[in-house]
Amino acid sequence: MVQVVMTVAGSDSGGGAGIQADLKTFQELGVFGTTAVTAITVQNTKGVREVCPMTPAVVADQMDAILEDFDVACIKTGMLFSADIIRAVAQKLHEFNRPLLVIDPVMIAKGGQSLLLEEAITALKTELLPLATIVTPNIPEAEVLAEMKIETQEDVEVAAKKLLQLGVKAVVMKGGHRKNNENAEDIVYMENGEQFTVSAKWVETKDTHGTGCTFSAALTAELAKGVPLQKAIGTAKQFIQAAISHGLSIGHGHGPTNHFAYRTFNEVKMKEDVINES
Ligand SMILES: Nc1ncnc2c1ncn2[C@@H]1O[C@H](COP(=O)(O)OP(=O)(O)O)[C@@H](O)[C@H]1O
Ligand SMILES: Cc1ncc(COP(=O)(O)OP(=O)(O)O)c(N)n1
Repeated sequence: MVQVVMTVAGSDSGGGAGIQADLKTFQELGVFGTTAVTAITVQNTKGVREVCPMTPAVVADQMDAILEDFDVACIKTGMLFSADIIRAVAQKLHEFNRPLLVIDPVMIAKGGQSLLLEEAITALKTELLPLATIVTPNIPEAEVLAEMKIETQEDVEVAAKKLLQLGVKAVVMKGGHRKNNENAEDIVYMENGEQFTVSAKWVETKDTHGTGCTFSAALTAELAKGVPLQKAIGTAKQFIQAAISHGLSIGHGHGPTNHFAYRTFNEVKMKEDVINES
């Protein structure tokens, strides 16, 4: 039976990030995607021009409609925009018995535009993160959530531990914003103290719009299928590596990652050295 997943996220009219990236990724990985739209963004590869948030009630109603009808195996959140939307989402998760939850703590678009109001950070930390199966911050997002600067490998670990203290079960510290990250290494910290890395080859490209959304959507799809966490993260890494290395040079800014590359170019899929235990 096909597994149903839901993304609670913003719409990217340019199709490279947000719910559009999530749905394409879900489709590629064989799960049925549903949505609760938190905001419409007027956006293309050159940046975000306008953000039009939904009311918290409409976000909650969309979640109700889906969760009442389907047995949703895993939910992911992306752009949530405001504290009121975050509270509405948290309340629905409690009402519907807290399914598996992947939180991509989206804050700022590549072009620098804010996708999360500053007033929403406390709600994200106190109301939503404690419900997470896994959270997937990039380095700037981890700096905000952990309230510290991240420069060294030790800083990455200290920040991850601070996030685990909020009640998150696992943290993927994504490495897309780290300097000299030739192995595109992401480090995973688990609540039981275990840690491991997933790595690939760094790709020199400007076409990276939607990398974070795509990675977390792939992880959501794999968790929904019942794949254990470590293997699910490995597959998400293979999916994003294929999508970046076959990125689409369309538009005039940062082109989108290629969601059908994982299926099409299976040499990447065959790579087995993605997970490194430590
Ligand atoms: N140029 C790149 N080459 C290879 N992997 C990359 C590249 N940029 C980002 N990644 C990978 O893409 C995923 C998303 O990371 P990141 O770009 O940090 O997220 P975000 O889009 O949230 O800023 C991570 O697995 C990261 O290691
Ligand atoms: C609607 C919407 N949601 C999220 C993002 C940010 O996506 P991300 O995957 O982090 O990609 P980049 O912003 O780095 O391209 C977005 N832009 N729009």
